[in-house]
Amino acid sequence: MTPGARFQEAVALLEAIASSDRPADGTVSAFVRARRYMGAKDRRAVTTLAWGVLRHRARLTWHVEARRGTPTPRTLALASLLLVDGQAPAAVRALFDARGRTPHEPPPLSSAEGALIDALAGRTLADPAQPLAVRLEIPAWLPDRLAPVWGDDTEAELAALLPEAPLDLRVNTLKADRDTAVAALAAEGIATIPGTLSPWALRAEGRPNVAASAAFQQGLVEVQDEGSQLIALLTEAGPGMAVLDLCAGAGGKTLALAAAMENKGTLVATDVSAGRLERARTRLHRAGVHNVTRRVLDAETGRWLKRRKGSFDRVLVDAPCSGTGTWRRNPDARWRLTPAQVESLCAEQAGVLARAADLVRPGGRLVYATCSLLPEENEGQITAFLAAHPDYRPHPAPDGQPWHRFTPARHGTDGFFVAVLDRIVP
Ligand SMILES: C[S@@+](CC[C@H](N)C(=O)[O-])C[C@H]1O[C@@H](n2cnc3c(N)ncnc32)[C@H](O)[C@@H]1O
Repeated sequence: MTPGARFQEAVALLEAIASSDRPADGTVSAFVRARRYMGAKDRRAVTTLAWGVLRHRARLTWHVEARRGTPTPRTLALASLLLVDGQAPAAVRALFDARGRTPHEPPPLSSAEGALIDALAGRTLADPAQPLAVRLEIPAWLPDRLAPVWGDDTEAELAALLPEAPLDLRVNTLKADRDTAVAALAAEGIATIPGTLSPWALRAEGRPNVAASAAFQQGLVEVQDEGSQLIALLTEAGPGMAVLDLCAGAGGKTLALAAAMENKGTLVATDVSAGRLERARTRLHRAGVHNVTRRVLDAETGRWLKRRKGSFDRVLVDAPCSGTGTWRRNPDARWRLTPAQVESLCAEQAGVLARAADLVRPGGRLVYATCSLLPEENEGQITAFLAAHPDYRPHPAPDGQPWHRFTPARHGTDGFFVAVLDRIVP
């Protein structure tokens, strides 16, 4: 493909993302799958430009509007070439010279687009005139909600959500120890360093295609953020226990819990989404896990759970949440979240927590986790839960706080909140 044709495909991809309700990564995968004619280099160029626009959308929009332009996928992509990639105006104009050579070239530059290129020449993406929400690429309603938690650190915490997240792996201790996994990956050209917080964690250097490696396919490692591993560790599930992973999804934490249990005891993985639970099947098989029962949360499972009141040593609620802590990975998610969605998620979280409360045995433990930074989804939920459930006590974190908080700025992980609650013996 010519550079112009790649630009044109990136604009088409951005249009597809803008007109879809799906998260961008799903649209990107479908877009690429439907274009078998694109080679690996074309694919990389097209998706890199599109992700660059999504990751810098607020600042690019600000620049286009400041030059009296209209922000569209095409004008934002032009601005991204100049301000994110640092291309020279002449090189950007040259993308449009090839018109007529192939049917895939972009339409010619309009005079307004030409003027925009000239006006952006020599500028930088960051501009002191940009308001805080633009500079931090966040919806304007967010900073006020976070200030009570982060105080003076709010800006630094939000800024740490801007760069791309590193690629973390969890060593599957059912199949390998960390040194064995490091050596197996290195033999395939994948360099890793041990994580500093989770004893299972490895951080990959660069962005290797781990899923294509034999080490991954043989189940020695899984892709999982180090902070996510900490949630499983804080659950302190052990061999022989009865454990319930109530919002198991595609099984990320279920896999880690099963490894901590050394495949011994019973681990029940439930979720309202049959599709997500189905995706866990292959992962569990690859990891050599055989103490897990997957159950879709329908009426029958509801009745089944009612008969198991007070019977689980551990219940993990990895709650559905705003995902604000994972915005390094999902730059478009910032622009999809609304206060109304947060409100409805909070109601759902309270419902899941109330259901979980009855299932823990006295002396057992309920762990509530989110990948959210918003206090109403975190300490707000736990404060209300503890007020309504006097049989629960928070199990304090090492710093004496009643809960744990992990952030990209402080820990280099995604943003997580974890409350470990002990059910007291009456
Ligand atoms: C944060 S995700 C879980 C991620 C998963 N634990 C992992 O580690 O890969 C939250 C999950 O909660 C599920 N969910 C939403 N509402 C639920 C409910 N009322 N009860 C149980 N699960 C629910 C969603 O389908 C989603 O899979």
